[in-house]
Amino acid sequence: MLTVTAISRSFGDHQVLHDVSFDVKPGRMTGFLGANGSGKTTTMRIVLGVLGAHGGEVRWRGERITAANRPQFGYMPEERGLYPKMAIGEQVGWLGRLHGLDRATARANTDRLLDQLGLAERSGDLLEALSLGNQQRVQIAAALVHDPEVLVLDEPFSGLDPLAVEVVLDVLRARAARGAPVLFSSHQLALVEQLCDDVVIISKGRVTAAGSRDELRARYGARRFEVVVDTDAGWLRDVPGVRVVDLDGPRAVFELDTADDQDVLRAALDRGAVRSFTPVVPTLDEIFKEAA
Ligand SMILES: Nc1ncnc2c1ncn2[C@@H]1O[C@H](COP(=O)(O)OP(=O)(O)OP(=O)(O)O)[C@@H](O)[C@H]1O
Repeated sequence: MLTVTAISRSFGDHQVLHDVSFDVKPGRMTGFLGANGSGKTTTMRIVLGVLGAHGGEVRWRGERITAANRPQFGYMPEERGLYPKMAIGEQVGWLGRLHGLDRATARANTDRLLDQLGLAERSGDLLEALSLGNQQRVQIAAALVHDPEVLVLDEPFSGLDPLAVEVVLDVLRARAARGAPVLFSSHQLALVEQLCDDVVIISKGRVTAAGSRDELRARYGARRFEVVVDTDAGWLRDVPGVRVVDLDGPRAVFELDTADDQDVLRAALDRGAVRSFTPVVPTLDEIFKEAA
């Protein structure tokens, strides 16, 4: 497990991270969500040891990460940094060699990855000759070529069309299935909703929600219901302990502040027929807005 505990960081007088703590579990895809400037890249750079923290620590398998025991990270930085004028196969293979792979392994890993990413035919092409989406796939290959133990990816899905998202996702999921913790940042909430196991939401340098996606949905959704009755549901506004979120004639969405859902249901039945009464599972987008 990769454990981030109470990290803080300032730039000059500006504190951009405040006691940031979360775990990235082996075999799980963890989505790191936050608005622009909330501190995602800074956190990822500290996790990787590219930037120092002013407080707190990062541990991998229980050991504090130092220069000596640093795990093999697969890093996809925000500023991409590959060579436009180098053939992609050569470039990915060379990065593998830089990470200590022998020539044959670097070659085999490169070929396998380019194949999985749908770029086998393009191996001899210069990076700059590829579309931006395909360049992004090369970035993924570059981050994975040395079979890293831990993946930390800054916006790996930005700029990819839905088909490319699936391709990249398959590759990342396969790494997670082999036991690697995968941490990736993203702005695309719907996408994260579909593909992550765990979620960490950061706002203004503070973690505001963290846990498994389903747990967060349940936590944020436990108190929200939709009711559909035959007549106007406006009476709900007068029920103590209920907060009406949305009212549209016979349909209402409400949250339970102190009231019990069964009491509200009974109150509805006392007024006539109830056509539906269901808990509302929030989307990640709603959780994000609430937690951010
Ligand atoms: N090297 C630096 N010097 C000064 N301020 C910095 C530096 N790096 C980051 N910051 C500031 O730290 C804050 C967090 O930035 P960071 O890049 O971590 O956010 P982010 O969540 O990754 O944003 P985005 O989604 O826009 O990439 C911002 O206010 C940013 O201006």
